[in-house]
Amino acid sequence: METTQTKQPDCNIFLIGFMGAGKSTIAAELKRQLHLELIEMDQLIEEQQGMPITEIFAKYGEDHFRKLETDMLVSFQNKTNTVVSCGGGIVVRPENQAYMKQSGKVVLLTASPETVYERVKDSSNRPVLNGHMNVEYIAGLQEKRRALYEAAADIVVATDGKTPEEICREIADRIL
Ligand SMILES: Nc1ncnc2c1ncn2[C@@H]1O[C@H](COP(=O)(O)OP(=O)(O)O)[C@@H](O)[C@H]1O
Ligand SMILES: O=C(O)C1=C[C@@H](OP(=O)(O)O)[C@@H](O)[C@H](O)C1
Ligand SMILES: [Mg+2]
Repeated sequence: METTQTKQPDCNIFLIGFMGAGKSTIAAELKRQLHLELIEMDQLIEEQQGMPITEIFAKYGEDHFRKLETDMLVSFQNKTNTVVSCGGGIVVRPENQAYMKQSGKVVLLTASPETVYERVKDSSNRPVLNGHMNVEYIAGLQEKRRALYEAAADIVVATDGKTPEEICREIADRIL
């Protein structure tokens, strides 16, 4: 049966977390359940730059991509009732934390390295994992980023073994 939440957050929701944590999936579900505007940062950057993320990384490098992400976050400062699916590396630049917190609640989605691997192993549009598509590399990079993710988060939601509907309900229960 359709379960549609009627309450809306009075500010924005930023979904952060490692690749494959489910940010894009959960953002689309939150849009549906809470009637929010949806922004998929990776897709918007691809549209604005006219090329896929892999090509932005290959042509201009990761630092350039990180600058595009920060510029985009700054441009969101006047948004309301919007769910933003961030790229998995949004926490790499320290200033991004403040930009998210100024205009919304930051929700960290987590998943084990094994779950991440299962979810992203067939993906060809995640340049950070090109040539490193294995559980050990994923676990190592998660560990390197862990403190950054945790510092940025208002709430943390584990996603292993949960359906997108369950995860959305948990987010709504905890932030609305
Ligand atoms: N809770 C979940 N349970 C099962 N599969 C999921 C879940 N969340 C996401 N997925 C799947 O994992 C893959 C990666 O999800 P995605 O939303 O793109 O992650 P992210 O945006 O965090 O990188 C997709 O194929 C998606 O369908
Ligand atoms: O973790 C990262 O550094 C990245 C995650 C990707 O987003 P997803 O987390 O949606 O895959 C995308 O922004 C880019 O490939 C870099
Ligand atoms: Mg995504």
